[in-house]
Amino acid sequence: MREDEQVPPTETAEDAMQQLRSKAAELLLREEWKESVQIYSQFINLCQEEMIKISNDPDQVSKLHKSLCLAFSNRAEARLRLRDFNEALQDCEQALKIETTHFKALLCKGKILLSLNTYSLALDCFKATLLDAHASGNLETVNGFLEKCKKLEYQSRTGAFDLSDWVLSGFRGKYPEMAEYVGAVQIKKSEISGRGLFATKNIDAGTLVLVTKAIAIERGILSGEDSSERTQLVMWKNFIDKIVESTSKCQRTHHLISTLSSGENEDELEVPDISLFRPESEESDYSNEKLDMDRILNILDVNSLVEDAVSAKVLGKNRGFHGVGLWLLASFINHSCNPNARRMHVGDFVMIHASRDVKVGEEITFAYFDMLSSLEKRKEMSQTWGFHCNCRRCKFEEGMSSKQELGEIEMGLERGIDAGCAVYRLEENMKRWIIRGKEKGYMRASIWSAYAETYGSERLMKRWGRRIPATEVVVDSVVEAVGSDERVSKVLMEGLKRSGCGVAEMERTTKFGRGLYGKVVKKQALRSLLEMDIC
Ligand SMILES: C[S@@+](CC[C@H](N)C(=O)[O-])C[C@H]1O[C@@H](n2cnc3c(N)ncnc32)[C@H](O)[C@@H]1O
Repeated sequence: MREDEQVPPTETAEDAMQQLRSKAAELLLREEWKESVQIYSQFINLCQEEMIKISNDPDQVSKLHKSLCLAFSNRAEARLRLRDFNEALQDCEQALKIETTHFKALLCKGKILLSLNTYSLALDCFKATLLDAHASGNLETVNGFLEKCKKLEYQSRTGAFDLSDWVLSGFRGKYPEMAEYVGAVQIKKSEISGRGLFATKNIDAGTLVLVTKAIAIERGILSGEDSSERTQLVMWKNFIDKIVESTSKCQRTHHLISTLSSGENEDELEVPDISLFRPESEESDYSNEKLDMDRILNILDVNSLVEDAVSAKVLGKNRGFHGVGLWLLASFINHSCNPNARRMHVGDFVMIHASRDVKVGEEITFAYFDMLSSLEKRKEMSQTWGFHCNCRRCKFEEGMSSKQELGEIEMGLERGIDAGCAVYRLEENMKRWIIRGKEKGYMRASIWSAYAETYGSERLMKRWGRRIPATEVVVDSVVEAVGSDERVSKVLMEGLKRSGCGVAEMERTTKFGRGLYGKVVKKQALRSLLEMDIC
């Protein structure tokens, strides 16, 4: 039904209201949310007009109040399904003004608050539904929501997430329920560029830094070159539409998006308070500056992330899909080629954990692109992101780039020289140049594929094995320098399979796995994830 289409005139207002009410309820049942909102709006207007006319008849007024209350609750439910959270919340408030313990209105308000990640407010709301007589017939539903709220409130307060059962079931069933969480971090000016996220406490490898849900996400399957380019364009357009819709529907989203960098004068941007991004944030007074389309496009260019990037991990159903999304707080994390954090995607959530131990005051960084590649390749990739990488590793490798031998090794690898030979030459040169500690790890990470090929090949190991360092030595130094990575884990696990796994090796893999997958899985699930990596 079109918005301007009116219900045919009826003999009395009561008949007209009856017709509108039945029609709206039918549309609600059929899950035609938009249409249902329109008809409920007509009903509510008519009902309010009638109330003025019959204000001296208390029985009639009370009857109309009841209908009005139900209509507000039902319109709220439809608006909730359309993700018009603010309007849905207003409808609930209107209903609750008429009847303070109205079951449907409270239940719907609880669901909206849950969608807005305000877990404790949602919990209070679901508890209040128990005061209404209708609760007894809906106890299972209410208890389900109460349990969910308690779990999410706990997760969001403590950061104690456990995905073990889901991982061990082979990612079967629905995604695990997850809350948003902000760990021991704050936003500050960064030496890398603009603003960044910084640790406010020492953070162990594997500890969560933040968990946040995408504002919008678009996924598709990419196949054949031509169609994948077209698919990506269509996906990008759909993604933009979703973001525009979210900003128009929610003042908070609009405001938070406007705090993100659009790539210009980053060092002059204001530093927002992290509390704005906390799930239970009670801020409601948003002075929304206008976000024109150009600004939105620039913000998305600078801040959107691809789920299936080499530097990220996707768990569960969305594996195999190409996904692009915007995660607000994660957008303050700068890139580094020797990062100390990793991102893992679970459904629409991104979970970011420390991939190495992080000291208080240190900036949290993750890799936007493949850190196991040469300086030249990384320069190309950072250019496509529109910046020149200022990280410590790039600065060190830039200093080394005058070494002719390095250029020869890289050129040799491009021309297909023996990977073992390249590894041997780099190791020998590093001895000559007296390269130590993390810097050794940086250089090894730059030609990681040659190390992986050598350690993975019986033939190459026969030839070079005794002249190059043992697998564990190289793996440890690379992880120490640039953090854990699945490809490094693969080499480690394959090596252990060949040589056998004692207690010390088990400990090493667990520590390594924590950096890779975080503490959100227990030991057994962690091992299962590590084993999946070698398949
Ligand atoms: C997602 S934002 C990161 C947060 C941003 N610094 C801010 O103030 O909002 C990405 C932008 O940060 C800057 N950036 C991130 N990592 C960088 C790096 N390693 N070197 C130089 N600039 C970087 C670039 O301008 C990039 O376009």
